Amino acid sequence: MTADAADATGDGDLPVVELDNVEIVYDRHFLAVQGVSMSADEGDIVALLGPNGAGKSTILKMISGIGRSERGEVTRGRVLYRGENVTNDGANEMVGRGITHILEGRRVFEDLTVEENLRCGLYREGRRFRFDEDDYQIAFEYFPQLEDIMDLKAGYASGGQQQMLVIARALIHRPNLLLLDEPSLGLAPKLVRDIFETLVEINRREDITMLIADQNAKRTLGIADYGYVMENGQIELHDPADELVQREEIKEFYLGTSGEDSRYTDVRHYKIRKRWT
Ligand SMILES: Nc1ncnc2c1ncn2[C@@H]1O[C@H](COP(=O)(O)OP(=O)(O)OP(=O)(O)O)[C@@H](O)[C@H]1O
Repeated sequence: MTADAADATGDGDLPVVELDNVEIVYDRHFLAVQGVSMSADEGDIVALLGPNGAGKSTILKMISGIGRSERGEVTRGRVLYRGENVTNDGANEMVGRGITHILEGRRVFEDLTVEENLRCGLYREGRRFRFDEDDYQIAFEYFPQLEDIMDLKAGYASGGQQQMLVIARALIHRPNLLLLDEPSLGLAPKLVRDIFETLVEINRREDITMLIADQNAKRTLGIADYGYVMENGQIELHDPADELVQREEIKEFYLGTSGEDSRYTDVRHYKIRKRWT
């Protein structure tokens, strides 16, 4: 929905997604997330940062509804989508609302070609078997490289091409809200830079709100409007991204001093060392 359309429906000022004091439990007893309140406004890119196990993926999964199939449950608080209470709604309903989740680990269908993988993106509209080349145009517009490898089995594509493919496939859904889990994982710095620049372009031109969970704090805050930092299932810090990068604890612990692409885990070790020295 464009900003104008949102205004016309009267929900222009509501966040696209909002978590209100949310607690998430797996298997009825494992407390993964507690007391989390956060939101993403229309058209924003929001960064969700933190180390392994902090709870970033869990939050994305409960927003997209996928968490339910992993025996995750919001046991306290509420998840709102454009003001509507969608707490514990399933993945089908969330896809129907225009939420697309790009899971960690570049989940391509390895035995299908790049084209067949893209075609899966039409599923939302029930057009899995009826497609037309125009449907791919949005994919090629942002990732022209894909046009040259349409017949390649996705399993043989490089890590960068697979990441482009999963983002392109998500774009074919024409989402309102795109959830990205670790898009920089395992990619060379130059590729991460290119992909993040493309995400900004997509955000601006397609008016897609994005929530990006990543450990590459510098890159992610570099493109984000707002950032949240998680540890042990809770939000430790949050601020507009340009203010967050200036904060001492972020500079010291989350961005490190060893180079622009240092990841949280590198500085986490530093933080632990520092505690004991
Ligand atoms: N399906 C599941 N069942 C039970 N516990 C889970 C499940 N998924 C995650 N957890 C646990 O919930 C906690 C938060 O994990 P989560 O994957 O959300 O963290 P994360 O910040 O995304 O880290 P990573 O970057 O490693 O994915 C961890 O302790 C994890 O072991």
